[in-house]
Amino acid sequence: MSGVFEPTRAAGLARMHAFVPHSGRAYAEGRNSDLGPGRPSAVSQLSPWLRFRLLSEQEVCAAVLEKHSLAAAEKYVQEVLWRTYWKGWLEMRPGIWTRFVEERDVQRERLRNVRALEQAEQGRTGIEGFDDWARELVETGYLHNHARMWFASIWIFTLRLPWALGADFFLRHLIDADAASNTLSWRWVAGLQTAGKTYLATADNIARYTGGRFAPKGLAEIAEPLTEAPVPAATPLGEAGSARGAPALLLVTSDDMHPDEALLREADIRGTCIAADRALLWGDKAGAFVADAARDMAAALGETGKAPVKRIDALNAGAIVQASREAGVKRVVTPYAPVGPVATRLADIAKALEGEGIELVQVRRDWDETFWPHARKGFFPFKQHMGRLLEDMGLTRT
Ligand SMILES: Cc1cc2nc3c(=O)[nH]c(=O)nc-3n(C[C@H](O)[C@H](O)[C@H](O)COP(=O)(O)OP(=O)(O)OC[C@H]3O[C@@H](n4cnc5c(N)ncnc54)[C@H](O)[C@@H]3O)c2cc1C
Repeated sequence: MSGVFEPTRAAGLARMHAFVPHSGRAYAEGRNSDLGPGRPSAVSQLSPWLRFRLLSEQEVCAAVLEKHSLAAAEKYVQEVLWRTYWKGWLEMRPGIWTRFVEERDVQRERLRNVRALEQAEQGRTGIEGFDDWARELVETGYLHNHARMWFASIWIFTLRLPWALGADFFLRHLIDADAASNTLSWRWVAGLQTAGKTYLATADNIARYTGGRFAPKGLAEIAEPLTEAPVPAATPLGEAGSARGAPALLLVTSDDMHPDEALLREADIRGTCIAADRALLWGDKAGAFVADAARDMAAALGETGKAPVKRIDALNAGAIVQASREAGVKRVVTPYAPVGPVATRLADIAKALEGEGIELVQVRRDWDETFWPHARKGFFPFKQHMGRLLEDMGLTRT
């Protein structure tokens, strides 16, 4: 797969279809290797489209399972489900996101103007591989999963920098920057997510899976888990709303840019408002991806001519009230926003809309309703449900 991320659903679909034939054995055997940017790779590089839901986990798994049995494509489906798992896990422990944001802010202040941090971010530590990945990330907005693991491990255990600042560096540069996948993966490397279990990057492993490109010297030889206050128990998932009901404005946010067919079928949509708010993303590359995707989507929806389509750059109550008035509705329906900046903003907007007599309804996808409740503990128990749930959804062949 090539490393260029064209921010349209059509480009995501084309990449998905091109990848499907390789999602079985080729993926399972080759997925850990990272031969470098622009070099052949066994991974799909679908993450930017999945992150903003220009493609859904369900349709990617369906396309893969249409071609392969679950046994043949288990590795790939399982990786897609890691994303679903992290989303569900954080949804039931929103305080872990807040904890990250607070920790990041404290550490930012503490390490202001610290050279070691600057050198790490600029790829000037002298550590082979690490410096290359830092620059690759900034230049391309993407890193292979194994490179993300090595990088995070070296950041935490060799350079001894705060994990929350590493997670922040990733958020500011990855196109696929995601509150759940990024925060929880960094926590996992640090030994916070699975208590006591860390990820230690070694020169041998790096040399093996980079085709001998890098064999860094002086890496930490032990990875003592970091510690923190106990993680709160999972809280039940909040109630999601229904698309059915009075005529509504459809609000599209960067967390789900291609609303589910079921939502579109069930809601009585009188107008669409697409919000591409850069302030709710962390980096320029993600911001540009979303802005272009919003333009593409507005053009596509405009062509169908079913209801007026409007694009806004700032997701705020004033803009939504105005768009609701223009559509002549007292109800706004939007795909559910998982824990992160969009969800926080929507919570504030909902309160302001209430004052105007406008209801804001967030609708969860079947996929999330099906899988998220099983993300209460570790990935292993979550995975045990995978075959049955995929079968219940009609995605596996019998
Ligand atoms: C420290 C660290 C930070 C990360 N930050 C992010 C992030 O901000 N956003 C993000 O989408 N992923 C993140 N990941 C997960 C993973 O690295 C990327 O999803 C993956 O590399 C994307 O490349 P791909 O599409 O080619 O993956 P493929 O291997 O082709 O996998 C297909 C899809 O499955 C999902 N996926 C695969 N592996 C994982 C995983 N380990 N965790 C969660 N989802 C996964 C992604 O949506 C991916 O597009 C992070 C991993 C680590 C170790």
